[in-house]
Amino acid sequence: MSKPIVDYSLYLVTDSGLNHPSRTLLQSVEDSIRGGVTLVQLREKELDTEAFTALARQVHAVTKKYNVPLLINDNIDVALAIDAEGAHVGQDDITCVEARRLLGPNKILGISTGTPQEAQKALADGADYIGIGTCFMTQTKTPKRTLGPIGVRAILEAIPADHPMRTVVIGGIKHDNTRRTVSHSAGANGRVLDGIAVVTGIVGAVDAKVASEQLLSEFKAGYESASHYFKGENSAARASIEDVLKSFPQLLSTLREKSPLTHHISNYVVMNDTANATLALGGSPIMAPSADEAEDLSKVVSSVVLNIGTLTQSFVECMLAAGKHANAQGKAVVFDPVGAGATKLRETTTSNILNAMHVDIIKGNPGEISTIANLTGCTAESIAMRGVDSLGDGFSNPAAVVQAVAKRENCVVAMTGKVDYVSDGVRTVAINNGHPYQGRITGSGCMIASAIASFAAISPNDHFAAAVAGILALNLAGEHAGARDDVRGPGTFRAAFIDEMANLTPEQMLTEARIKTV
Ligand SMILES: Nc1ncnc2c1ncn2[C@@H]1O[C@H](COP(=O)(O)OP(=O)(O)OP(=O)(O)O)[C@@H](O)[C@H]1O
Ligand SMILES: Cc1ncsc1CCO
Repeated sequence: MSKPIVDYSLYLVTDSGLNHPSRTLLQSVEDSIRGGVTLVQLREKELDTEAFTALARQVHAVTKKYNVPLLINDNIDVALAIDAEGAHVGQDDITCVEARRLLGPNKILGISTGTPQEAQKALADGADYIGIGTCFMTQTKTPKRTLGPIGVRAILEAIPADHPMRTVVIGGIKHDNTRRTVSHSAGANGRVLDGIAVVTGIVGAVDAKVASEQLLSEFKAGYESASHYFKGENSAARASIEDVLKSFPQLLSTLREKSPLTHHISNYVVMNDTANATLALGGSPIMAPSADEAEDLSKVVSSVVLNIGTLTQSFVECMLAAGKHANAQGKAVVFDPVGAGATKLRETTTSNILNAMHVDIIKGNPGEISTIANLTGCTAESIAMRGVDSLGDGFSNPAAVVQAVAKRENCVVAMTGKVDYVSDGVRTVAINNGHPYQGRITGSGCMIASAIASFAAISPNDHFAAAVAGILALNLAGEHAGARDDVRGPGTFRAAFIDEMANLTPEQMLTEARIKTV
């Protein structure tokens, strides 16, 4: 018999230990197939060969009834004994080459991979697919590190786009992270995951059929979104930069009329200034650093700011919870990776945040954006940081960097400095407004993140417009404050800056903007 054609979309990996107590494993398998599972792997680490073979025969009877291929984990003898459609091996099991030799050319063979090197070896060793993981922390495995969508992406990019090798992601895949994992992990080579492999999310679910239906629909949505992105289809609906700039007076008026509420997880240094800046511009802040209220808040706020300025474990927990709930509620997430390159903890936290949620807008100085560029695999110069400040003159081609990171992360990137740059991967502008005193007080970048978040609430379908408007509004306030006679240094500037945010008129957003397309 020739090798079956496999649909990898929803791959169930069984585990008797995690099976929901209300039904047998066989029932879980059958329910899940009725819910859309396209491929099953029997993984039973605790059973001896005899018991494993007996169970495999029973499971095979079910999968055959629905024409769904069954793969056997690790034990090639069992796979051959029951004439399963194939097998899956781990890095520490029998080698891929040996497994292929034993199985012959017409069985499906998969191997677990956790690095680009392992993926490339799998290509040479005759595997049909790779299981990429561990993506997130799981109950079944406690890995030293998780890959997250960014790590999965690096592996997808190690496989030539036109190679027949198929790919699935495994490890902590649930209905609420599937869509983001699939769309976010898509490689720059155009490779999108062919499927998701799920254990607990199906066998441990109260209703395995419903869980499978949800997972399959989330996988399809993620796949669609990634594919559209590569075809450039998501650029079709973008307003022109000219139209965006023209919309600013109205955006500011609406912001003041609606006064959108923004959940801030900000740092100890700037907490008060960011709350006052939000109010002065016309928005409404709530500074709430406890993870326990993140879900409730996500239902009532219009946007969220995650600021890692003064990092503690409880801030991190709150940011992860707030981001996740904001994603679920469709509220904009603005990420301010303060001091991202300064320490290992800030770098790891930045990576964890980008992996754990979809960030809508990243706002940082050149040092912070360079750290993110390197974390996400964009080629960019490394910009040194001293503490929370970026050193030197920045990038030689800043517009190209913000554009590359925005494209890569499928979000808007705003990079501050003497000249500010904003890109959504397609539209990129340089903003030449602002006053040098903004660089001499602490938190002027953080206040910009707050302004962007208020505008994102007013402009939910165009976060590029929100980011440019937020930067422009505060830079104009900075110019007006810096020009005042009563401002004699950073201290008096700080108070005047807040005043001028409140005094800013919608018309000034049009007449005083020095913004050009780059
Ligand atoms: N020399 C300058 N001239 C004009 N505007 C400036 C100057 N320096 C900074 N700014 C403005 O200040 C804002 C904040 O930028 P900056 O890069 O200093 O933020 P940051 O380093 O993240 O700040 P913080 O960490 O203190 O919040 C930007 O909008 C920028 O336009
Ligand atoms: C100075 C400083 N240190 C941690 S956060 C912060 C304010 C800039 O965000």
